[in-house]
Amino acid sequence: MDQQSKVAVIGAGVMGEALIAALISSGVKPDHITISEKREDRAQELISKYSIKAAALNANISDADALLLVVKPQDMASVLEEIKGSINPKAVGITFAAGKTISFISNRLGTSNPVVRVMPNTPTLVGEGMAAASMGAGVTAEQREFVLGFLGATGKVIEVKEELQDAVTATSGSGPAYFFAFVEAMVAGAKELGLSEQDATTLTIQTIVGAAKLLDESGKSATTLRENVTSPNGTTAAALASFENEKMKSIVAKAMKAARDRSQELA
Ligand SMILES: NC(=O)C1=CN([C@@H]2O[C@H](COP(=O)(O)OP(=O)(O)OC[C@H]3O[C@@H](n4cnc5c(N)ncnc54)[C@H](OP(=O)(O)O)[C@@H]3O)[C@@H](O)[C@H]2O)C=CC1
Ligand SMILES: O=C(O)[C@@H]1CCC=N1
Repeated sequence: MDQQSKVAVIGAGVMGEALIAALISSGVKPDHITISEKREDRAQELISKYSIKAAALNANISDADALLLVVKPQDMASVLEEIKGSINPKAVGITFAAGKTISFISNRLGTSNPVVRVMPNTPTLVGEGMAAASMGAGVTAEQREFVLGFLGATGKVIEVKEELQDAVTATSGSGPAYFFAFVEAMVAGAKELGLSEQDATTLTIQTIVGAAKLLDESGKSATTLRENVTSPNGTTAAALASFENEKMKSIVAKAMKAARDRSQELA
């Protein structure tokens, strides 16, 4: 597989679009990408935005070398039923759905197509994605390289054992939403302290962007960077003591376990 490969994306919602952007960034030709999307207006929007091609719902995908399965977990079984008779026997199936296992995909397809399971995240859309991939049986070196290559084109990618995918989902898959929720809470907190919505939003967003950049570029740990902000007996110490009183670490750990458990249920 290479940049001449043909790719079919089934389900072009939020994550499907981010993956189309990743494919194009990695050098796959837009006219080698076919999307199959239930919502006609959404399909048209993406076709004009990325100059890709449309397929009738789950038809015309027989020449694809890679099939990106990006529908909701609840829709996966019916999609696999629809496509199983019309896929190239050598194509690699790549599932992005939370919870859905490689064996679920293989069993429902009933073919010997190799399958890769990936947990991506939405910052892929802006070139800062985080993805974890697990290779199923029979995935060739070329197919592995293709998957890691296009995911790596718009962010970072690691390989994990499939049994860790639910933990990955709870960390980087759902993770962006945790930070967005934190931003919402900080904006609300700043407004309670008297700031306008606009100023509260500017102050909070630039703070999270700056903190993320510092984490990424300074080479220092989160612990060191936190300590650098925290003057003895100062304002940050007062805020962090309040977090500790409210057991923030245990709140976060509990939320992540809930996400992990939900991922296991979706299997
Ligand atoms: N959003 C995220 O942050 C992440 C999502 N994922 C996974 O990615 C997958 C997609 O999520 P997301 O993009 O958020 O969901 P969306 O609902 O935005 O996208 C899924 C799209 O697939 C369409 N669809 C449903 N059935 C079919 C079908 N039979 N053929 C073609 N298209 C179909 C849906 O249409 P309709 O709405 O009409 O049903 C929808 O437009 C999920 O499995 C999720 O677990 C993984 C990591 C992160
Ligand atoms: O919420 C979900 O189920 C999906 C998987 C990870 C992020 N969004």
